[in-house]
Amino acid sequence: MKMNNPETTVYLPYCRFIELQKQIYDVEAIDYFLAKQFTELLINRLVKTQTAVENKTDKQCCDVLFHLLLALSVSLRQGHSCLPINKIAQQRLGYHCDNTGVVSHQGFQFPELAYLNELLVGLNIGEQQEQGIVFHHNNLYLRRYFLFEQQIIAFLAQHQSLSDQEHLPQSTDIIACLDLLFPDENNEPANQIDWQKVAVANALNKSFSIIAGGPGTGKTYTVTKLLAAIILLKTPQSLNISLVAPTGKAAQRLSESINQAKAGFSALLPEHVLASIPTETKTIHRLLGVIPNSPNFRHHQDNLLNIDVLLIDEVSMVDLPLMARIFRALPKHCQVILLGDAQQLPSVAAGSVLSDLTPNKQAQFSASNRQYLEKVTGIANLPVSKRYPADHLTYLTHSRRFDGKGGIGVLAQLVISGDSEQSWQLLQAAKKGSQSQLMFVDECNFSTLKDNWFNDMVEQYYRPLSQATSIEQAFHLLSTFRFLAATRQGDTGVETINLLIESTLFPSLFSFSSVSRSNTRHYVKPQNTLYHAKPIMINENDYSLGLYNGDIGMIWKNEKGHLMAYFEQQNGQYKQILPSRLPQFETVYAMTIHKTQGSEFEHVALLLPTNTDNQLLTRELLYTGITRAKAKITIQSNKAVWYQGVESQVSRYSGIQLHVNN
Ligand SMILES: Nc1ncnc2c1ncn2[C@@H]1O[C@H](COP(=O)(O)OP(=O)(O)OP(=O)(O)O)[C@@H](O)[C@H]1O
Repeated sequence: MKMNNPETTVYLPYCRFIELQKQIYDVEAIDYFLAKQFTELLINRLVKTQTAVENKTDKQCCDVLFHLLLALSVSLRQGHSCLPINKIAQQRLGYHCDNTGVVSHQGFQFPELAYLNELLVGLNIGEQQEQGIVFHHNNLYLRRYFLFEQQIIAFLAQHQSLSDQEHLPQSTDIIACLDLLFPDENNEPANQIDWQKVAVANALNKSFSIIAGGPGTGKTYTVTKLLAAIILLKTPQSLNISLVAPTGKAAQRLSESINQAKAGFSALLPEHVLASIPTETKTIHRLLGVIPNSPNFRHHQDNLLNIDVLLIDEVSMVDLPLMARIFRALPKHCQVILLGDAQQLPSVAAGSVLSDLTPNKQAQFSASNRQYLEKVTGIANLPVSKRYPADHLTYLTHSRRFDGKGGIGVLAQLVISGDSEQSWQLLQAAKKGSQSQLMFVDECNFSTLKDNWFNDMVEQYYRPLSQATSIEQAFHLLSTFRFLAATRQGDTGVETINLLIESTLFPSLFSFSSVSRSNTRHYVKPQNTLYHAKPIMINENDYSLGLYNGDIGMIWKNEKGHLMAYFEQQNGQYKQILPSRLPQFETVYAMTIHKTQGSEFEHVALLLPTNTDNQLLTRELLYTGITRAKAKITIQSNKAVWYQGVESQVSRYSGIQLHVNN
């Protein structure tokens, strides 16, 4: 395609979207329009400046640029915050062949790295330029994501420089405080480092710190001690502490865990200190102040939050834009503490902030920080790294929930370390019944639902819901068990599973009589059929009703016999809403693993897809699903799918990790 320019005639490399779809596999309209718009802009710029790539305003150069921007958009859709050009050089974008080896999409072949580099450098789209696209440190960015990353990097740099003696407590005070909070010699197994004590000591002399660890390693327990220490060392009356989490459910769990930890500290801490440890939690969105129908918040760089200490739990769920918006809104003196499990799935939207900020998979301190930590904790031989110290980071390693013998913890560790062989063998042992916490099913034939394990679980956990005598009891039952699926669609997707369960429990409400997973597509899907004790999940935010994406509710007959939607409040009360006023919602006997982040259940049944062509299936997804179970897990998978899942890994491109490591 040619375009007339006042000065010259420029080749524009794009065809119609429909033609592009035939050439590039899995391309979406948004990729096409983003690439088209920015290619036009950049080619015009190139023509005007005619700088370093004078000899490259030719067809190939324009083609490469268009496809680079296409690849950037695809990357953003996949959750990366940028596109490193060394990952795309000499690669073929959008090539695809079917199961029989027939090529359906030819894709686009990128040239070598030097060519891409020369082209992008020649465009002069560095960080200083006012362009929608930025090329920085060999990464191609959409400008807004570049700015989000820069804001986070600037925040970290500022807080690292604040971590000096002037704002922070004296070592002698810290020692006295740690002696009070950790009276035992060592509450860890013999000869092991008490990482909880190290974590508190480490956070006390930093204005930014991360306490990371797997499920049940005592992150909340430790941070409750840390809050007590901060209160002891600073003036509690004037201290404004905020406790937040990404979802309502996670915020509620944080509050419960802090309350539980506080209850156990009554012999340890004076009454006034205990009373000063806050337990009220809120969502990040509520802290920042949502403006309806706007991505912006009431609090930002020109309207800072009035807080002195900010604790954010479940940070793995926080995406790049939200993290940047939180940091922007904080006053300079605010002490920030992040808690999370860096091995869990990254956020649904772009970025992998927690894993970027935890580049070392175990604690590694600089020599000076180690000296400080050893002095105040009395613990010797803490790990040191000359090359890659990460002083802001402490890992908790000993899980109190999974003692290492029960099965869930062992399986989770094997999965996250990528050990497909051993983890599969553990599942085989579970099949023979040798594991108390694990149950394994490899057959996936649901054509007869009678007398199989799936049906047993529906009868055991979901039948009693409608027989519950109160809404409290119904919510309690619902929180005991959940089917988790990797996907929404497909034979084992949440849509199919929910439909199967509803039709098993309430056959008369549905327009089909027999149930099989293989032919559910023939059924008429009852759109939001309401009945007493139907569990639901909200799918979009409704600020006026105070309902948020992911909130779990229950359709329940009120005292007048009217069906209402009930939602648990943090104060233990229930909010009733007319179902007709609800935002988009769905049935939630089964939910995706993604949506369960921040929640836990006594028993989880994990249903994996039946075939291996699923890119979502990774070890992080499996680990996240497995660690949602507190006491028992049932897994259904075939061998090929299990191996593929455990051997695939989430990897997100970002410029933040580079900074942390440099
Ligand atoms: N040092 C300790 N001594 C005694 N009990 C502890 C200790 N550390 C943690 N626990 C207990 O272990 C359990 C798990 O702790 P906690 O909830 O703090 O872990 P967590 O890492 O925040 O878990 P998750 O985020 O996965 O829910 C709690 O019952 C807590 O009271």
